Amino acid sequence: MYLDIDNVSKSFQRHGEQPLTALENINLSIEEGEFVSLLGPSGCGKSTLLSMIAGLSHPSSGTAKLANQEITEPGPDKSMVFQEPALFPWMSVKENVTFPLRKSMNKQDRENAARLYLKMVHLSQFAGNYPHELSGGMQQRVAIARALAMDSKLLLMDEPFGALDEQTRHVLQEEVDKIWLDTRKTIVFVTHSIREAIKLSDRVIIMSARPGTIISDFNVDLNRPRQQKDMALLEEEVMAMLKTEIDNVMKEELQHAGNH
Ligand SMILES: Nc1ncnc2c1ncn2[C@@H]1O[C@H](COP(=O)(O)OP(=O)(O)OP(=O)(O)O)[C@@H](O)[C@H]1O
Repeated sequence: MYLDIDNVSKSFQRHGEQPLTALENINLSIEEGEFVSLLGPSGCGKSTLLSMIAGLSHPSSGTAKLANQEITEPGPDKSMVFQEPALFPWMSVKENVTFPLRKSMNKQDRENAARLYLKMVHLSQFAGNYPHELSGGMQQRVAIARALAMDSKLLLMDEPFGALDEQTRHVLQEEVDKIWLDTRKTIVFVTHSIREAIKLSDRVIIMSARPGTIISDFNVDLNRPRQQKDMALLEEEVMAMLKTEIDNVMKEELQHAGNH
């Protein structure tokens, strides 16, 4: 397997309180070229798991391997898109895209990469603009182009459209769908949205409320681009599965509030 998460658990130490177990015994294998979503209630550990795959944090036990190598740090073999685009405000759109490539590519190749990927996200005409001159959706497209330009096989996306309005979200989902069909990168995509997970991914991994475990791993066998009418039944099934988990989170939060 390309990505192998083997019996991974993660606990965080907390001042004056019991350690918090965010993830427990996670086993997950992902093949090269798959588009996989991590879906689950707030706080179930989706971002924690993604940041371990990115090499930004480490398991408390178990191992995470990419192409048979243990993941120990971030690197050019994996690129990441966060909820916020995190662009450099003093750099133009093109400079933001070429900046991470400055050590690995010569100027001409960087320019070519920026041209190619800005075209892919439909921002060719804004290459010379600055982030504050773009809408939130356009800024997030720049962040996607920057991640794609690194040309890593693995693309990690942590709720990349979470801060966008419904319409923009819809447009960017369609772009990501096309980009994946064009590039066949391996994508691990964190989302709260059942619809987004079903629309975009080959496989949806459903996680339980804290401590996060995997409660379901299923394939989405629908033709792309996916139509709402075909997705409706699956959405209902997933909603039913998640309802118990969301109820558990609510109960725990109410109990916690009652104890304080
Ligand atoms: N660095 C940290 N230190 C302490 N606790 C942390 C840290 N990072 C995450 N946690 C805790 O681990 C749990 C899982 O957090 P995580 O952000 O992975 O959840 P999530 O499923 O991505 O949530 P959301 O969907 O709301 O973003 C939470 O209870 C969170 O408070």
